[in-house]
Amino acid sequence: MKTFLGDMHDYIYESEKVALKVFSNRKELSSDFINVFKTNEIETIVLTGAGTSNYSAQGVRTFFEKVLKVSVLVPLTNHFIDGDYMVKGKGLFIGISATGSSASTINALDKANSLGMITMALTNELESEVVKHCDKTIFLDHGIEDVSPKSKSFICELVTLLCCALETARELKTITNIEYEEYTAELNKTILNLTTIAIKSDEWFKRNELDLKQCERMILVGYGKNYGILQEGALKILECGRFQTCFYELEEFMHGIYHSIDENCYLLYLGDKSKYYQRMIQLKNYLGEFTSHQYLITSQMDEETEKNLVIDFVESEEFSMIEYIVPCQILAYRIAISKGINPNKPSDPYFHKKMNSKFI
Ligand SMILES: O=P(O)(O)OC[C@H]1O[C@](O)(CO)[C@@H](O)[C@@H]1O
Repeated sequence: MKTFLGDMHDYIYESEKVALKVFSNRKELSSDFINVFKTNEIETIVLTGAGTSNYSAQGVRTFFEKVLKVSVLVPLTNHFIDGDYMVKGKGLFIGISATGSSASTINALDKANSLGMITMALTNELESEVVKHCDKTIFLDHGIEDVSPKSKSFICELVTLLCCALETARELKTITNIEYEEYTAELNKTILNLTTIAIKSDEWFKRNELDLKQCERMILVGYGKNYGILQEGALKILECGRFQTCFYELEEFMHGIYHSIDENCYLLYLGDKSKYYQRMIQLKNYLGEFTSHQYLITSQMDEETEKNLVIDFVESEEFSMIEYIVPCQILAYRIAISKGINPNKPSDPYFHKKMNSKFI
């Protein structure tokens, strides 16, 4: 039962500890997942959930395909329920729900059961509704997160799913032992950077607070594997700050969005290491003529300015999304506090009851 008595900022700072615990227990937590692959010829995995729990699925999709060598779909729950996706061959369906109570995730599990798929739920609540609708449950084990906007559970979902994929790939030998060692070392190093990133993000917000607290419209821009982070980052900022926030993949931004940029628009660029990075800088330089509120998050030291957040990210090709979400979470929390909003409590605690969107 949620009382919303926790504090999102504390939970962001707990992420490193919780993710490390998941990482150390990775063999145990992925045993059912591995078994499914050992006893079935899985050809397609469907990962889905609502909101944050959909974006974590989006965040791990490419890694799942890369190491497990199967097709991975991340539909919206209703699109899957409505039959808009074709599942080829034997399918594994994973419904992600931290609280275990999202109605559409549960309905999607029912649909997967009716299609004869193997079904699993990823949840932090082992007594929740979602576990009654699946064959097996994977425990998130992130502890209590008694606030409306999720932060540590998102990171925990990412790390849990990545560990399941890694351990299974090693067992099935779809990756070599050397690759396994390299991936686990990178993931460990990435997790160990999370608290430092949170501290630096807090400092960055502080030096830009006067400008950021006035924001009433923000667009996040990014590319490549950070797409799930763009979705989650925009949701978090909107959910906490309660102003208009959206996101665009860099190339999509070229097609119409720029017409709407003026001095009232704030831009937040996620500049992880990529072949697209320079193109993003080119766009940022261009948009500088229309707005002075541009912020870049990157590890490129030559971009160090008051407005930019330059951090020594590990920048692992596969796992950097775990690092880039943290500044978005801190920004979301801090901007809300600066505006006098309590981000921990929902604007209407009875919303899900009224809309039947959660079993509460
Ligand atoms: O993972 P769950 O518990 O299904 O929640 C899904 C979504 O619902 C919320 O808890 C509230 O709407 C979000 O924070 C989250 O994105």
